[in-house]
Amino acid sequence: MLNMEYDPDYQKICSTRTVQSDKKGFFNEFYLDVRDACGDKWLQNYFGKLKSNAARILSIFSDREICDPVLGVLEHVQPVYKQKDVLLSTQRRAQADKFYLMSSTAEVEQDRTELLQQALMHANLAVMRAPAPHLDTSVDNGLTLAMAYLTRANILIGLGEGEAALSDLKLAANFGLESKQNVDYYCKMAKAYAAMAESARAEISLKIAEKLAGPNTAIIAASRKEIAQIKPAKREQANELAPALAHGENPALSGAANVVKLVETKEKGRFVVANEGLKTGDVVLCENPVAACLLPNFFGTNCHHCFKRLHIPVPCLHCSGIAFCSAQCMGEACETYHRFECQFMDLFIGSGMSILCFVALRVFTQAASLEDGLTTANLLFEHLCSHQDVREADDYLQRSLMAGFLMRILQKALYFGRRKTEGVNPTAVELQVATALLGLLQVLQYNAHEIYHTMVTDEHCFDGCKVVYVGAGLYGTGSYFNHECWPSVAGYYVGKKLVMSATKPHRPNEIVAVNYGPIFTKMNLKERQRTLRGRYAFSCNCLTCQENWPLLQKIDKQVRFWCTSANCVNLLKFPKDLAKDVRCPRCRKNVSLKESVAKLIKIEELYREAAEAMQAQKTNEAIELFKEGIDAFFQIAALPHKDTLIAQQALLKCMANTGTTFKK
Ligand SMILES: C[S@@+](CC[C@H](N)C(=O)[O-])C[C@H]1O[C@@H](n2cnc3c(N)ncnc32)[C@H](O)[C@@H]1O
Repeated sequence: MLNMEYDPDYQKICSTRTVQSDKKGFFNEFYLDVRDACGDKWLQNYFGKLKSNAARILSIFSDREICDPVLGVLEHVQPVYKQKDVLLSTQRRAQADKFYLMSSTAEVEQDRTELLQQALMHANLAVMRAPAPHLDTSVDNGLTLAMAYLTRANILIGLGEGEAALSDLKLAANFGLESKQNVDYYCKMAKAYAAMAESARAEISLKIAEKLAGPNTAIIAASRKEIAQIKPAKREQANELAPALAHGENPALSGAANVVKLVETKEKGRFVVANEGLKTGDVVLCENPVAACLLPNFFGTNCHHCFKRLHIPVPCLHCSGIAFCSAQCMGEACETYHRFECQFMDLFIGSGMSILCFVALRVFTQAASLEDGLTTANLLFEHLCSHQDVREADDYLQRSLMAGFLMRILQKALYFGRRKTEGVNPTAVELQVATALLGLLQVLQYNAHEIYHTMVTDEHCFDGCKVVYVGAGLYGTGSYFNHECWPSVAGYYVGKKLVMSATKPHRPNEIVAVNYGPIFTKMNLKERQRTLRGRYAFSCNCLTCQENWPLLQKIDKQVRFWCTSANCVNLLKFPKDLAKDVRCPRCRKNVSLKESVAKLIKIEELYREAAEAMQAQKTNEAIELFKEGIDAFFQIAALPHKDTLIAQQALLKCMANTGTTFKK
């Protein structure tokens, strides 16, 4: 039995971090005040002994030892968000126009592009800060947003970004710009199409403009001249496509491939294992999140909805704190979850609540109805692990208060419809939602995934690339993967879709394991055990831990080969003298390892070729070579083997490179 490395203080710190920050935000103060008010005795002897989430939620809202400070603080929950600013928008638009004009007189192409980029920066801000149409008719007749989009469309045409320009032109029309009789509008459409290299469409738009212009032919002639000079920008195509599952989807395990199945043991709970024929590189999971949220640090750089890097931001109509990559993402978010979250975005950040709390809230805000939200949340609590056995009274109090706070935000966002009173006192259905939120907060602690993308440099897609955490999500089937200190799959993301691909061949019923963070190549056994116990409430008993593999830098070149006699599964040390046979202590046969050594030399050669393909940025070629080498290695030998471990790590890098990448 491995040492459990139980450290209750560390466990408490880990647990708290999944709810809130103790350094930033007002939530910590709220929790400490309530804790002071209710006292340790009540907390341990009464609240800590409550048996259900419903009882805990009812308690914080109605028990006299606690309800006053709770209601007193929650009463003050108010919208806090980055509002629109019409004057700032018009100022930025004027700046954008100025730089755009300057660009038209620049003689050097590079200067022109730089000026247009400056213009674009101002136009982006003009778009972000412009209020919804007709909110403030004292400026631009209430059409500030439409005009900001129009200005930006012009700049984008100048930059050869036809598709983005066309989208902005459509948005300008959607938000009130008169377009039907507008010669200038159709001329701009023609230019946008020209920038997309769609000459037939450009010509149609020009013909409409010509008709509308009548005798005023000068404007058409000028547009034709301009169109002749437009150079469509070469946009790098994002090639990130979700890959196909190996042998199709498992009907019993949504999002998972047919090469895996779910099993359960008393010690390890449910976990995913291999069916027959799971090879290196097989895609075992490709799953959309149940709910996922972007980290606030990326609100200005990534799409709030699909998480992809922003190129030309499209804002929400009501707040300026977040942005979308397209009108479509904006529509999908603003018609669902964002309409409830919009006015509270800065409150979330200011509270210091963790991203997991945000994900819990999203389960409700994105649901088609309150009932759907409740059903999803309750099912998740029922089905996913939440370690109620290790929770302390304190932890329950903190999570119950957070659930109350989130429910209060939903109240204020009119999620439950218009209320008769301004007071906090929850109705029966509001109590149910707070209870379900408390369940989600417990489940998320052990099941949420960090979502990461790969940042690459301008020069090379591997050299200097970096993993960047952009958000967190909860995945239904992804939650069933257990941890091992050396994983057998690589996880990466396409947008917010979780993909897992095997980094080794698996025998039938062999665990398909992910790594929760503590990895043996960098962290010793004791540290790993402490972290896993503290953060995930279990003691790891994987082979890496049982055999106490050394850190990567300390692994020597030696490798253990499988005994080559039929049906014997025993590992033999690297022979001292290759000319001599080795006696296998298990099957008691004398076997020669000469062929295995020869194969290993070929495998090392494959790894070298794969590394060269990576250097040449031929990702798919590198993946194929690594797959062949790793599959061959596991037929003759077992880990730890330094070069194979490095090859598996490199394979992960290659696979992540087929997911979402971005340049700084
Ligand atoms: C994301 S869940 C994985 C699915 C989980 N086994 C279940 O039945 O729901 C994480 C939890 O699984 C358990 N777990 C994960 N890896 C484990 C392992 N190697 N050995 C024992 N338990 C493990 C721990 O209880 C951990 O908190």
